[in-house]
Amino acid sequence: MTEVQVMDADWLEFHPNPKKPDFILPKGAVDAHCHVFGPSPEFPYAPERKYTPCNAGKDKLYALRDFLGFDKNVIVQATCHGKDNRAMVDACRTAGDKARGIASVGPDITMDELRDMDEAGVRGVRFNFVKRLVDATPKEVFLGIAEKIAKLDWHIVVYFEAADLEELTPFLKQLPTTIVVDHMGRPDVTKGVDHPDFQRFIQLMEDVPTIWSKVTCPERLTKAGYPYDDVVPFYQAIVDRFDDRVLWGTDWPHPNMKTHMPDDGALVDYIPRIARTAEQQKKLLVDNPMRLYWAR
Ligand SMILES: O=C(O)/C=C(\CC(=O)C(=O)O)C(=O)O
Repeated sequence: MTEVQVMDADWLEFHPNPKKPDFILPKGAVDAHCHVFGPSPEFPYAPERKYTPCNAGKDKLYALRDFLGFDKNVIVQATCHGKDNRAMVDACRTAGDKARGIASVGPDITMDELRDMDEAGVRGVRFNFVKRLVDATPKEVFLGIAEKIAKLDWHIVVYFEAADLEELTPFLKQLPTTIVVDHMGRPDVTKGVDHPDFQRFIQLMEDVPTIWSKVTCPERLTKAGYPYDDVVPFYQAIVDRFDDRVLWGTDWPHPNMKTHMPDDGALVDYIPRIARTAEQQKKLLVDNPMRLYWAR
Protein backbone atom coordinates (compact mmCIF):
# COMPACT_ATOMS: atom_id res chain seq x y z
CA MET A 1 0.00 0.00 0.00
CA THR A 2 1.22 3.51 -0.76
CA GLU A 3 2.22 5.38 2.38
CA VAL A 4 0.46 8.71 2.90
CA GLN A 5 3.23 11.22 3.60
CA VAL A 6 1.74 14.01 5.70
CA MET A 7 3.66 17.28 5.91
CA ASP A 8 5.25 18.16 9.26
CA ALA A 9 2.85 19.78 11.73
CA ASP A 10 4.90 23.02 11.82
CA TRP A 11 5.46 23.13 8.03
CA LEU A 12 4.91 26.54 6.44
CA GLU A 13 3.47 26.31 2.93
CA PHE A 14 4.67 28.53 0.10
CA HIS A 15 2.93 31.89 -0.40
CA PRO A 16 -0.49 31.31 -1.99
CA ASN A 17 -0.70 34.58 -3.96
CA PRO A 18 2.59 36.46 -4.31
CA LYS A 19 2.55 40.06 -5.52
CA LYS A 20 3.41 40.95 -9.11
CA PRO A 21 6.99 42.28 -8.86
CA ASP A 22 7.59 45.98 -9.44
CA PHE A 23 11.13 45.15 -10.55
CA ILE A 24 11.04 44.11 -14.20
CA LEU A 25 13.44 41.24 -14.71
CA PRO A 26 15.84 41.41 -17.66
CA LYS A 27 14.78 39.32 -20.65
CA GLY A 28 15.84 35.69 -20.25
CA ALA A 29 16.18 35.82 -16.44
CA VAL A 30 16.90 32.52 -14.65
CA ASP A 31 15.60 31.49 -11.23
CA ALA A 32 18.76 29.54 -10.42
CA HIS A 33 17.80 28.08 -7.04
CA CYS A 34 14.44 26.41 -6.53
CA HIS A 35 13.11 22.97 -5.70
CA VAL A 36 10.24 20.62 -6.46
CA PHE A 37 8.61 18.58 -3.70
CA GLY A 38 6.79 15.52 -4.98
CA PRO A 39 3.94 15.57 -5.45
CA SER A 40 3.75 12.49 -3.25
CA PRO A 41 2.68 9.72 -3.76
CA GLU A 42 3.72 10.00 -7.46
CA PHE A 43 7.19 11.06 -6.32
CA PRO A 44 7.47 9.83 -2.72
CA TYR A 45 9.74 11.50 -0.17
CA ALA A 46 12.83 9.52 0.82
CA PRO A 47 12.75 7.28 3.88
CA GLU A 48 15.92 8.93 5.24
CA ARG A 49 14.49 12.50 5.00
CA LYS A 50 14.74 14.90 7.93
CA TYR A 51 11.50 16.70 7.09
CA THR A 52 8.26 16.07 5.22
CA PRO A 53 7.22 19.13 3.22
CA CYS A 54 3.98 20.13 1.55
CA ASN A 55 3.69 18.99 -2.05
CA ALA A 56 5.06 21.59 -4.46
CA GLY A 57 5.32 20.09 -7.91
CA LYS A 58 6.55 21.23 -11.30
CA ASP A 59 3.22 22.72 -12.44
CA LYS A 60 3.17 25.16 -9.54
CA LEU A 61 6.84 26.00 -10.06
CA TYR A 62 6.36 26.78 -13.74
CA ALA A 63 3.24 28.85 -13.04
CA LEU A 64 5.31 30.92 -10.59
CA ARG A 65 8.13 31.25 -13.16
CA ASP A 66 5.72 32.73 -15.67
CA PHE A 67 3.94 34.95 -13.13
CA LEU A 68 7.18 36.49 -11.82
CA GLY A 69 8.62 36.97 -15.31
CA PHE A 70 11.43 34.41 -15.30
CA ASP A 71 12.37 32.52 -18.43
CA LYS A 72 14.13 29.51 -16.91
CA ASN A 73 14.73 27.53 -13.70
CA VAL A 74 17.57 25.60 -12.12
CA ILE A 75 15.99 22.94 -9.92
CA VAL A 76 18.12 21.77 -7.03
CA GLN A 77 17.47 18.34 -5.55
CA ALA A 78 16.16 18.81 -2.01
CA THR A 79 17.14 16.46 0.80
CA CYS A 80 13.54 15.34 1.38
CA HIS A 81 13.92 13.34 -1.86
CA GLY A 82 17.30 11.90 -0.83
CA LYS A 83 19.12 10.43 -3.84
CA ASP A 84 15.91 9.69 -5.69
CA ASN A 85 16.10 12.34 -8.38
CA ARG A 86 12.93 11.35 -10.25
CA ALA A 87 10.80 14.40 -9.36
CA MET A 88 13.57 16.82 -10.29
CA VAL A 89 14.46 14.97 -13.52
CA ASP A 90 10.79 14.73 -14.51
CA ALA A 91 10.42 18.49 -13.94
CA CYS A 92 13.49 19.12 -16.12
CA ARG A 93 12.21 16.92 -18.93
CA THR A 94 8.81 18.64 -18.83
CA ALA A 95 10.37 22.09 -19.15
CA GLY A 96 12.62 21.09 -22.04
CA ASP A 97 15.30 23.71 -22.53
CA LYS A 98 13.74 25.95 -19.88
CA ALA A 99 15.11 24.00 -16.90
CA ARG A 100 18.35 22.54 -15.68
CA GLY A 101 18.85 20.34 -12.63
CA ILE A 102 21.25 19.64 -9.80
CA ALA A 103 21.14 16.05 -8.52
CA SER A 104 22.08 14.28 -5.34
CA VAL A 105 23.84 10.96 -5.96
CA GLY A 106 25.66 8.21 -4.07
CA PRO A 107 29.06 6.63 -4.74
CA ASP A 108 27.51 3.73 -6.64
CA ILE A 109 26.08 5.97 -9.39
CA THR A 110 27.12 4.74 -12.84
CA MET A 111 28.29 6.81 -15.79
CA ASP A 112 25.24 5.58 -17.73
CA GLU A 113 22.90 6.89 -15.02
CA LEU A 114 24.74 10.20 -15.00
CA ARG A 115 24.53 10.43 -18.80
CA ASP A 116 20.77 9.82 -18.66
CA MET A 117 20.41 12.70 -16.20
CA ASP A 118 22.66 14.86 -18.34
CA GLU A 119 20.37 14.26 -21.31
CA ALA A 120 17.41 15.42 -19.15
CA GLY A 121 19.22 18.66 -18.32
CA VAL A 122 21.11 17.89 -15.10
CA ARG A 123 24.39 19.78 -14.92
CA GLY A 124 25.68 19.17 -11.42
CA VAL A 125 25.48 17.48 -8.05
CA ARG A 126 24.90 18.92 -4.61
CA PHE A 127 27.07 18.09 -1.61
CA ASN A 128 25.18 18.95 1.58
CA PHE A 129 26.98 19.51 4.88
CA VAL A 130 24.09 21.04 6.85
CA LYS A 131 23.69 18.71 9.82
CA ARG A 132 19.97 19.28 10.37
CA LEU A 133 19.32 18.19 6.75
CA VAL A 134 21.53 15.14 6.17
CA ASP A 135 23.64 12.47 7.85
CA ALA A 136 27.32 13.13 7.19
CA THR A 137 28.94 11.72 4.04
CA PRO A 138 32.68 10.93 4.19
CA LYS A 139 34.73 13.37 2.09
CA GLU A 140 36.34 10.49 0.15
CA VAL A 141 32.87 9.52 -1.05
CA PHE A 142 32.23 13.06 -2.29
CA LEU A 143 35.65 13.11 -3.97
CA GLY A 144 34.82 9.87 -5.82
CA ILE A 145 31.55 11.37 -7.06
CA ALA A 146 33.36 14.57 -8.05
CA GLU A 147 35.77 12.59 -10.22
CA LYS A 148 32.88 10.95 -12.08
CA ILE A 149 30.80 14.06 -12.68
CA ALA A 150 33.85 16.06 -13.78
CA LYS A 151 33.96 13.79 -16.86
CA LEU A 152 30.59 15.24 -17.94
CA ASP A 153 31.73 18.79 -17.31
CA TRP A 154 29.20 19.14 -14.47
CA HIS A 155 29.81 21.28 -11.41
CA ILE A 156 29.25 20.92 -7.67
CA VAL A 157 26.85 22.88 -5.50
CA VAL A 158 27.84 22.90 -1.83
CA TYR A 159 25.59 23.75 1.09
CA PHE A 160 27.21 24.46 4.47
CA GLU A 161 27.00 26.94 7.32
CA ALA A 162 29.56 29.66 8.04
CA ALA A 163 30.99 27.91 11.12
CA ASP A 164 32.02 24.93 8.95
CA LEU A 165 33.89 26.83 6.25
CA GLU A 166 37.33 26.73 7.89
CA GLU A 167 37.24 22.97 8.25
CA LEU A 168 35.85 22.52 4.72
CA THR A 169 38.29 24.79 2.89
CA PRO A 170 40.99 22.16 2.11
CA PHE A 171 38.28 19.84 0.79
CA LEU A 172 36.76 22.56 -1.40
CA LYS A 173 40.21 23.29 -2.81
CA GLN A 174 40.55 19.61 -3.78
CA LEU A 175 37.38 19.52 -5.90
CA PRO A 176 38.11 19.32 -9.64
CA THR A 177 35.15 21.33 -10.96
CA THR A 178 33.48 24.69 -10.63
CA ILE A 179 31.87 25.00 -7.18
CA VAL A 180 28.71 26.96 -6.38
CA VAL A 181 28.18 27.84 -2.71
CA ASP A 182 24.55 28.04 -1.58
CA HIS A 183 23.42 31.25 0.14
CA MET A 184 26.97 32.69 0.53
CA GLY A 185 27.81 29.89 2.97
CA ARG A 186 25.06 31.06 5.34
CA PRO A 187 26.80 33.87 7.23
CA ASP A 188 25.63 34.91 10.70
CA VAL A 189 24.52 38.39 9.68
CA THR A 190 24.57 39.71 13.25
CA LYS A 191 28.39 39.49 13.12
CA GLY A 192 28.72 41.94 10.22
CA VAL A 193 30.53 41.81 6.90
CA ASP A 194 33.92 42.51 8.49
CA HIS A 195 33.79 39.53 10.83
CA PRO A 196 36.54 36.96 10.11
CA ASP A 197 33.93 34.32 9.23
CA PHE A 198 32.56 36.28 6.27
CA GLN A 199 35.97 37.65 5.34
CA ARG A 200 37.13 34.03 5.14
CA PHE A 201 34.45 33.37 2.54
CA ILE A 202 35.42 36.46 0.53
CA GLN A 203 39.07 35.40 0.71
CA LEU A 204 38.17 31.92 -0.53
CA MET A 205 36.42 33.40 -3.57
CA GLU A 206 39.47 35.64 -4.14
CA ASP A 207 41.84 32.66 -3.91
CA VAL A 208 39.81 30.18 -5.96
CA PRO A 209 38.44 31.65 -9.19
CA THR A 210 36.28 28.56 -9.81
CA ILE A 211 34.16 29.22 -6.70
CA TRP A 212 30.80 30.92 -7.32
CA SER A 213 28.19 32.05 -4.83
CA LYS A 214 24.42 32.16 -4.77
CA VAL A 215 23.34 35.52 -3.39
CA THR A 216 20.08 34.04 -2.22
CA CYS A 217 17.76 33.59 0.74
CA PRO A 218 17.59 36.89 2.63
CA GLU A 219 14.49 35.46 4.32
CA ARG A 220 16.65 32.66 5.75
CA LEU A 221 19.67 34.73 6.69
CA THR A 222 17.90 37.74 8.23
CA LYS A 223 17.67 38.20 11.96
CA ALA A 224 15.85 41.53 11.65
CA GLY A 225 13.02 40.16 9.50
CA TYR A 226 11.37 41.69 6.45
CA PRO A 227 12.50 43.83 4.52
CA TYR A 228 15.80 42.06 5.23
CA ASP A 229 17.94 45.21 5.53
CA ASP A 230 20.51 43.36 7.64
CA VAL A 231 21.48 41.02 4.76
CA VAL A 232 21.97 43.70 2.08
CA PRO A 233 25.65 44.53 2.88
CA PHE A 234 26.62 40.87 2.58
CA TYR A 235 25.16 40.57 -0.90
CA GLN A 236 26.72 43.81 -2.05
CA ALA A 237 30.14 42.75 -0.71
CA ILE A 238 30.01 39.64 -2.90
CA VAL A 239 28.37 41.10 -6.01
CA ASP A 240 30.63 44.17 -6.12
CA ARG A 241 33.72 41.94 -6.07
CA PHE A 242 32.62 38.90 -8.07
CA ASP A 243 29.83 39.91 -10.42
CA ASP A 244 30.83 37.21 -12.94
CA ARG A 245 30.41 34.42 -10.37
CA VAL A 246 27.06 35.04 -8.70
CA LEU A 247 23.63 33.46 -9.15
CA TRP A 248 20.20 34.33 -7.82
CA GLY A 249 17.10 32.25 -7.14
CA THR A 250 13.82 32.34 -5.27
CA ASP A 251 14.41 29.16 -3.20
CA TRP A 252 10.75 28.35 -3.84
CA PRO A 253 8.98 26.54 -2.12
CA HIS A 254 11.14 27.75 0.79
CA PRO A 255 11.78 24.56 2.78
CA ASN A 256 12.00 24.71 6.55
CA MET A 257 11.06 28.34 7.02
CA LYS A 258 9.98 28.70 10.62
CA THR A 259 9.49 32.41 11.20
CA HIS A 260 7.52 33.49 8.13
CA MET A 261 6.90 32.63 4.48
CA PRO A 262 8.30 35.16 2.01
CA ASP A 263 6.27 36.62 -0.84
CA ASP A 264 8.14 35.56 -3.99
CA GLY A 265 7.20 38.81 -5.75
CA ALA A 266 8.74 40.81 -2.89
CA LEU A 267 11.90 38.68 -3.19
CA VAL A 268 12.18 39.73 -6.84
CA ASP A 269 11.73 43.36 -5.76
CA TYR A 270 14.70 42.88 -3.41
CA ILE A 271 17.07 42.05 -6.32
CA PRO A 272 18.07 45.70 -6.99
CA ARG A 273 19.39 45.88 -3.43
CA ILE A 274 21.64 42.86 -4.14
CA ALA A 275 22.80 43.98 -7.59
CA ARG A 276 22.55 47.74 -7.96
CA THR A 277 23.36 48.40 -11.61
CA ALA A 278 21.63 47.15 -14.74
CA GLU A 279 24.93 45.56 -15.77
CA GLN A 280 25.23 43.65 -12.48
CA GLN A 281 21.59 42.58 -12.71
CA LYS A 282 22.02 41.21 -16.21
CA LYS A 283 25.11 39.24 -15.19
CA LEU A 284 23.40 37.89 -12.07
CA LEU A 285 20.12 36.90 -13.68
CA VAL A 286 21.03 36.08 -17.29
CA ASP A 287 24.68 35.94 -18.33
CA ASN A 288 26.09 33.95 -15.39
CA PRO A 289 23.41 31.24 -15.19
CA MET A 290 23.40 30.92 -18.99
CA ARG A 291 27.17 30.42 -19.02
CA LEU A 292 27.10 27.84 -16.24
CA TYR A 293 23.95 25.89 -17.17
CA TRP A 294 23.11 26.50 -20.82
CA ALA A 295 26.53 26.40 -22.47
CA ARG A 296 25.25 23.27 -24.22
O1 LIG B 1 16.57 25.70 -0.10
C1 LIG B 1 17.56 25.51 0.58
O2 LIG B 1 18.66 25.64 0.08
C2 LIG B 1 17.45 25.23 1.95
C3 LIG B 1 17.08 24.22 2.73
C4 LIG B 1 16.59 22.90 2.35
C5 LIG B 1 17.41 22.17 1.41
O3 LIG B 1 18.27 22.72 0.78
C6 LIG B 1 17.22 20.73 1.23
O4 LIG B 1 16.39 20.11 1.88
O5 LIG B 1 17.92 20.18 0.38
C7 LIG B 1 17.17 24.50 4.16
O6 LIG B 1 18.04 25.31 4.53
O7 LIG B 1 16.37 23.95 4.92
